[in-house]
Amino acid sequence: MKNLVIRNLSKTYFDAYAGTQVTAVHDVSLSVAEGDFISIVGPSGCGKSTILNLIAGFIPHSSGEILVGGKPVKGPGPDRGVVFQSFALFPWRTVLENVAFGPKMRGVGRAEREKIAREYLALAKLSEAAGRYPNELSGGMQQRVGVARALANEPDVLLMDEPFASVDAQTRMTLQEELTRIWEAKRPTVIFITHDVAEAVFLANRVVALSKGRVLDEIAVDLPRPRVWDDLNENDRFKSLTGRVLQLVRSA
Ligand SMILES: Nc1ncnc2c1ncn2[C@@H]1O[C@H](COP(=O)(O)OP(=O)(O)OP(=O)(O)O)[C@@H](O)[C@H]1O
Repeated sequence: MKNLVIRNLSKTYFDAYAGTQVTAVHDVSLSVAEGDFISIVGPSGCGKSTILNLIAGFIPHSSGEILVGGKPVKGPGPDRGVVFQSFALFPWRTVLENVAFGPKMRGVGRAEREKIAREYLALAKLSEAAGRYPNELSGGMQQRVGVARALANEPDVLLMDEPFASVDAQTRMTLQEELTRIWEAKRPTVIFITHDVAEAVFLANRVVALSKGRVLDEIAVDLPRPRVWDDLNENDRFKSLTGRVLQLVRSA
Protein backbone atom coordinates (compact mmCIF):
# COMPACT_ATOMS: atom_id res chain seq x y z
CA MET A 1 0.00 0.00 0.00
CA LYS A 2 1.11 3.56 -0.66
CA ASN A 3 -0.09 7.08 -0.09
CA LEU A 4 -1.76 9.29 -2.67
CA VAL A 5 -1.08 12.99 -3.09
CA ILE A 6 -3.02 15.23 -5.46
CA ARG A 7 -1.77 18.78 -5.93
CA ASN A 8 -3.65 21.57 -7.71
CA LEU A 9 -5.27 19.11 -10.07
CA SER A 10 -7.40 20.49 -12.90
CA LYS A 11 -9.09 18.85 -15.84
CA THR A 12 -10.66 20.63 -18.78
CA TYR A 13 -12.60 18.72 -21.42
CA PHE A 14 -13.42 19.99 -24.87
CA ASP A 15 -17.15 19.63 -25.29
CA ALA A 16 -17.31 18.89 -29.02
CA TYR A 17 -21.09 19.22 -29.10
CA ALA A 18 -21.19 22.72 -27.59
CA GLY A 19 -17.81 23.72 -29.04
CA THR A 20 -16.63 24.95 -25.60
CA GLN A 21 -14.20 23.95 -22.85
CA VAL A 22 -15.64 22.43 -19.67
CA THR A 23 -13.60 22.56 -16.47
CA ALA A 24 -14.69 19.38 -14.67
CA VAL A 25 -12.01 19.49 -11.93
CA HIS A 26 -10.68 22.77 -10.62
CA ASP A 27 -7.53 23.11 -8.51
CA VAL A 28 -8.17 20.05 -6.34
CA SER A 29 -5.60 19.14 -3.69
CA LEU A 30 -5.94 16.04 -1.58
CA SER A 31 -3.72 13.88 0.54
CA VAL A 32 -4.57 10.29 1.41
CA ALA A 33 -2.28 8.44 3.81
CA GLU A 34 -1.27 4.83 3.28
CA GLY A 35 -4.07 2.57 4.55
CA ASP A 36 -6.60 5.39 4.82
CA PHE A 37 -10.19 5.29 3.53
CA ILE A 38 -11.72 8.43 2.06
CA SER A 39 -15.04 9.04 0.34
CA ILE A 40 -15.57 11.73 -2.26
CA VAL A 41 -19.18 12.82 -2.30
CA GLY A 42 -21.09 15.31 -4.40
CA PRO A 43 -24.01 15.75 -6.76
CA SER A 44 -24.14 14.45 -10.32
CA GLY A 45 -21.74 16.30 -12.60
CA CYS A 46 -19.49 17.67 -9.81
CA GLY A 47 -16.44 15.88 -11.21
CA LYS A 48 -16.24 12.74 -9.04
CA SER A 49 -15.73 10.24 -11.86
CA THR A 50 -13.30 12.58 -13.58
CA ILE A 51 -11.09 12.68 -10.47
CA LEU A 52 -11.21 8.90 -10.20
CA ASN A 53 -10.38 8.45 -13.89
CA LEU A 54 -7.48 10.88 -13.53
CA ILE A 55 -6.07 8.95 -10.56
CA ALA A 56 -6.59 5.67 -12.46
CA GLY A 57 -4.64 7.20 -15.34
CA PHE A 58 -7.44 6.54 -17.83
CA ILE A 59 -7.46 10.19 -18.90
CA PRO A 60 -4.70 12.82 -18.83
CA HIS A 61 -4.97 15.81 -16.48
CA SER A 62 -4.70 19.39 -17.71
CA SER A 63 -2.54 20.69 -14.84
CA GLY A 64 -1.35 19.80 -11.36
CA GLU A 65 0.02 16.46 -10.24
CA ILE A 66 -1.02 13.05 -8.96
CA LEU A 67 1.54 11.03 -7.00
CA VAL A 68 1.12 7.43 -5.84
CA GLY A 69 3.85 6.54 -3.38
CA GLY A 70 5.69 9.66 -4.59
CA LYS A 71 5.61 8.62 -8.26
CA PRO A 72 3.65 10.65 -10.83
CA VAL A 73 0.71 8.92 -12.50
CA LYS A 74 1.32 8.71 -16.24
CA GLY A 75 -1.30 6.16 -17.25
CA PRO A 76 -3.12 3.10 -15.90
CA GLY A 77 -1.07 0.66 -13.84
CA PRO A 78 -1.43 -2.33 -11.52
CA ASP A 79 -0.59 -0.10 -8.54
CA ARG A 80 -4.16 1.23 -8.82
CA GLY A 81 -7.15 -1.14 -8.79
CA VAL A 82 -10.54 0.05 -9.95
CA VAL A 83 -14.01 -1.25 -9.07
CA PHE A 84 -16.84 0.17 -11.19
CA GLN A 85 -20.60 0.19 -10.85
CA SER A 86 -20.86 -2.29 -13.72
CA PHE A 87 -19.28 -5.48 -12.51
CA ALA A 88 -17.12 -5.93 -15.62
CA LEU A 89 -16.36 -9.57 -14.83
CA PHE A 90 -15.23 -12.00 -17.53
CA PRO A 91 -18.39 -14.04 -18.21
CA TRP A 92 -16.46 -16.98 -19.66
CA ARG A 93 -14.26 -17.37 -16.59
CA THR A 94 -15.29 -18.86 -13.26
CA VAL A 95 -15.37 -16.71 -10.14
CA LEU A 96 -12.02 -18.18 -9.07
CA GLU A 97 -10.48 -17.47 -12.49
CA ASN A 98 -11.85 -13.92 -12.45
CA VAL A 99 -10.21 -13.22 -9.10
CA ALA A 100 -6.98 -15.00 -10.12
CA PHE A 101 -6.79 -13.03 -13.37
CA GLY A 102 -4.71 -10.11 -12.05
CA PRO A 103 -2.05 -12.33 -10.44
CA LYS A 104 -2.02 -14.40 -13.67
CA MET A 105 -1.25 -11.26 -15.68
CA ARG A 106 1.57 -10.51 -13.26
CA GLY A 107 3.04 -13.92 -14.06
CA VAL A 108 2.13 -15.63 -10.78
CA GLY A 109 2.02 -19.43 -11.22
CA ARG A 110 -1.25 -21.37 -11.11
CA ALA A 111 -1.03 -22.82 -7.59
CA GLU A 112 0.02 -19.51 -6.04
CA ARG A 113 -2.56 -17.40 -7.88
CA GLU A 114 -5.34 -19.80 -6.94
CA LYS A 115 -4.22 -19.58 -3.33
CA ILE A 116 -4.35 -15.77 -3.48
CA ALA A 117 -7.77 -15.87 -5.19
CA ARG A 118 -9.17 -18.28 -2.60
CA GLU A 119 -7.96 -16.03 0.22
CA TYR A 120 -9.78 -13.01 -1.20
CA LEU A 121 -12.87 -15.04 -2.04
CA ALA A 122 -12.98 -16.24 1.57
CA LEU A 123 -12.64 -12.63 2.75
CA ALA A 124 -15.59 -11.67 0.52
CA LYS A 125 -17.55 -14.73 1.79
CA LEU A 126 -17.59 -16.23 -1.69
CA SER A 127 -15.70 -19.49 -1.20
CA GLU A 128 -18.79 -21.51 -2.12
CA ALA A 129 -19.11 -19.67 -5.44
CA ALA A 130 -15.52 -20.25 -6.62
CA GLY A 131 -16.49 -22.65 -9.42
CA ARG A 132 -19.52 -20.73 -10.63
CA TYR A 133 -19.76 -18.39 -13.61
CA PRO A 134 -20.73 -14.71 -13.12
CA ASN A 135 -24.17 -15.10 -14.72
CA GLU A 136 -25.06 -17.66 -12.02
CA LEU A 137 -24.61 -15.04 -9.28
CA SER A 138 -26.79 -12.23 -7.93
CA GLY A 139 -25.76 -8.62 -8.57
CA GLY A 140 -24.51 -8.25 -5.00
CA MET A 141 -22.37 -11.39 -5.30
CA GLN A 142 -20.98 -10.24 -8.64
CA GLN A 143 -19.94 -6.96 -7.08
CA ARG A 144 -18.22 -8.82 -4.23
CA VAL A 145 -16.31 -10.76 -6.89
CA GLY A 146 -15.37 -7.38 -8.42
CA VAL A 147 -14.01 -6.19 -5.07
CA ALA A 148 -12.15 -9.48 -4.46
CA ARG A 149 -10.69 -9.32 -7.98
CA ALA A 150 -9.42 -5.77 -7.48
CA LEU A 151 -7.92 -6.64 -4.08
CA ALA A 152 -6.23 -9.81 -5.39
CA ASN A 153 -4.00 -7.52 -7.45
CA GLU A 154 -2.82 -6.06 -4.16
CA PRO A 155 -2.94 -2.53 -5.52
CA ASP A 156 -1.40 0.39 -3.65
CA VAL A 157 -4.62 2.32 -4.05
CA LEU A 158 -8.13 0.93 -4.54
CA LEU A 159 -10.41 3.24 -6.53
CA MET A 160 -14.14 2.59 -6.26
CA ASP A 161 -16.61 4.45 -8.49
CA GLU A 162 -20.15 4.07 -7.09
CA PRO A 163 -19.62 0.29 -6.91
CA PHE A 164 -22.86 -0.41 -5.02
CA ALA A 165 -25.16 1.90 -6.96
CA SER A 166 -26.91 -0.79 -8.97
CA VAL A 167 -27.85 -3.24 -6.20
CA ASP A 168 -30.95 -3.11 -4.01
CA ALA A 169 -30.91 -1.16 -0.75
CA GLN A 170 -30.68 -4.25 1.50
CA THR A 171 -27.79 -5.81 -0.42
CA ARG A 172 -26.10 -2.44 -0.57
CA MET A 173 -26.03 -2.18 3.23
CA THR A 174 -24.53 -5.66 3.49
CA LEU A 175 -21.89 -4.79 0.89
CA GLN A 176 -21.02 -1.60 2.77
CA GLU A 177 -20.59 -3.55 6.02
CA GLU A 178 -18.49 -6.16 4.23
CA LEU A 179 -16.28 -3.55 2.60
CA THR A 180 -15.52 -1.96 5.98
CA ARG A 181 -14.72 -5.41 7.38
CA ILE A 182 -12.42 -6.23 4.45
CA TRP A 183 -10.76 -2.82 4.74
CA GLU A 184 -10.07 -3.42 8.43
CA ALA A 185 -8.56 -6.82 7.63
CA LYS A 186 -6.33 -5.69 4.74
CA ARG A 187 -6.09 -1.91 5.16
CA PRO A 188 -5.84 -0.95 1.48
CA THR A 189 -5.75 2.78 0.68
CA VAL A 190 -9.27 3.42 -0.63
CA ILE A 191 -10.85 6.28 -2.57
CA PHE A 192 -14.60 5.69 -2.73
CA ILE A 193 -16.79 7.82 -5.00
CA THR A 194 -20.49 8.17 -4.26
CA HIS A 195 -23.36 10.64 -4.39
CA ASP A 196 -24.88 8.96 -1.31
CA VAL A 197 -23.95 10.96 1.79
CA ALA A 198 -24.86 8.23 4.31
CA GLU A 199 -22.76 5.71 2.38
CA ALA A 200 -19.83 8.13 2.27
CA VAL A 201 -19.93 8.69 6.04
CA PHE A 202 -20.58 5.03 6.91
CA LEU A 203 -17.49 3.81 5.05
CA ALA A 204 -14.79 6.42 5.38
CA ASN A 205 -12.36 7.95 7.82
CA ARG A 206 -12.79 11.24 5.98
CA VAL A 207 -15.38 12.61 3.58
CA VAL A 208 -14.36 15.06 0.87
CA ALA A 209 -17.33 17.13 -0.30
CA LEU A 210 -17.10 18.22 -3.91
CA SER A 211 -19.11 20.74 -5.87
CA LYS A 212 -18.63 22.02 -9.41
CA GLY A 213 -15.18 20.46 -9.59
CA ARG A 214 -13.91 22.06 -6.38
CA VAL A 215 -13.35 20.70 -2.87
CA LEU A 216 -15.81 22.39 -0.53
CA ASP A 217 -14.52 20.86 2.68
CA GLU A 218 -13.17 17.70 4.27
CA ILE A 219 -14.93 16.17 7.24
CA ALA A 220 -13.25 13.70 9.58
CA VAL A 221 -15.46 10.73 10.48
CA ASP A 222 -14.66 9.82 14.07
CA LEU A 223 -17.07 6.89 14.30
CA PRO A 224 -15.87 3.66 15.92
CA ARG A 225 -15.26 0.50 13.93
CA PRO A 226 -16.40 -2.11 13.12
CA ARG A 227 -19.30 -0.26 11.58
CA VAL A 228 -22.67 -1.93 11.30
CA TRP A 229 -25.93 -0.31 10.24
CA ASP A 230 -27.88 -1.59 13.23
CA ASP A 231 -25.60 0.50 15.50
CA LEU A 232 -25.11 3.54 13.29
CA ASN A 233 -28.71 4.08 12.20
CA GLU A 234 -29.52 5.28 15.71
CA ASN A 235 -26.14 6.87 16.42
CA ASP A 236 -26.34 10.63 17.08
CA ARG A 237 -22.80 11.25 15.89
CA PHE A 238 -23.56 9.48 12.59
CA LYS A 239 -26.70 11.55 12.17
CA SER A 240 -24.92 14.83 12.87
CA LEU A 241 -22.04 13.96 10.48
CA THR A 242 -24.38 12.98 7.63
CA GLY A 243 -26.41 16.13 8.33
CA ARG A 244 -23.30 18.28 8.08
CA VAL A 245 -22.11 16.69 4.83
CA LEU A 246 -25.60 16.91 3.34
CA GLN A 247 -25.87 20.58 4.25
CA LEU A 248 -22.47 21.26 2.69
CA VAL A 249 -23.29 19.50 -0.55
CA ARG A 250 -26.75 21.07 -0.82
CA SER A 251 -25.57 24.60 -0.04
CA ALA A 252 -23.07 24.66 -2.87
N1 LIG B 1 -15.62 13.20 -21.97
C1 LIG B 1 -16.18 14.36 -21.60
N2 LIG B 1 -16.28 15.39 -22.49
C2 LIG B 1 -16.83 16.56 -22.12
N3 LIG B 1 -17.30 16.82 -20.88
C3 LIG B 1 -17.25 15.84 -19.97
C4 LIG B 1 -16.69 14.56 -20.27
N4 LIG B 1 -16.77 13.78 -19.16
C5 LIG B 1 -17.37 14.53 -18.21
N5 LIG B 1 -17.65 15.77 -18.69
C6 LIG B 1 -18.26 16.88 -17.92
O1 LIG B 1 -17.47 17.10 -16.77
C7 LIG B 1 -18.30 17.38 -15.64
C8 LIG B 1 -18.00 16.36 -14.52
O2 LIG B 1 -18.42 15.05 -14.94
P1 LIG B 1 -18.20 13.75 -14.03
O3 LIG B 1 -18.69 12.58 -14.81
O4 LIG B 1 -16.81 13.72 -13.56
O5 LIG B 1 -19.17 14.05 -12.81
P2 LIG B 1 -19.72 13.06 -11.68
O6 LIG B 1 -19.72 13.86 -10.41
O7 LIG B 1 -18.97 11.80 -11.69
O8 LIG B 1 -21.21 12.82 -12.14
P3 LIG B 1 -22.14 11.50 -11.93
O9 LIG B 1 -22.36 11.35 -10.45
O10 LIG B 1 -23.40 11.86 -12.66
O11 LIG B 1 -21.41 10.35 -12.54
C9 LIG B 1 -19.73 17.37 -16.15
O12 LIG B 1 -20.09 18.69 -16.46
C10 LIG B 1 -19.64 16.53 -17.41
O13 LIG B 1 -20.64 16.91 -18.32
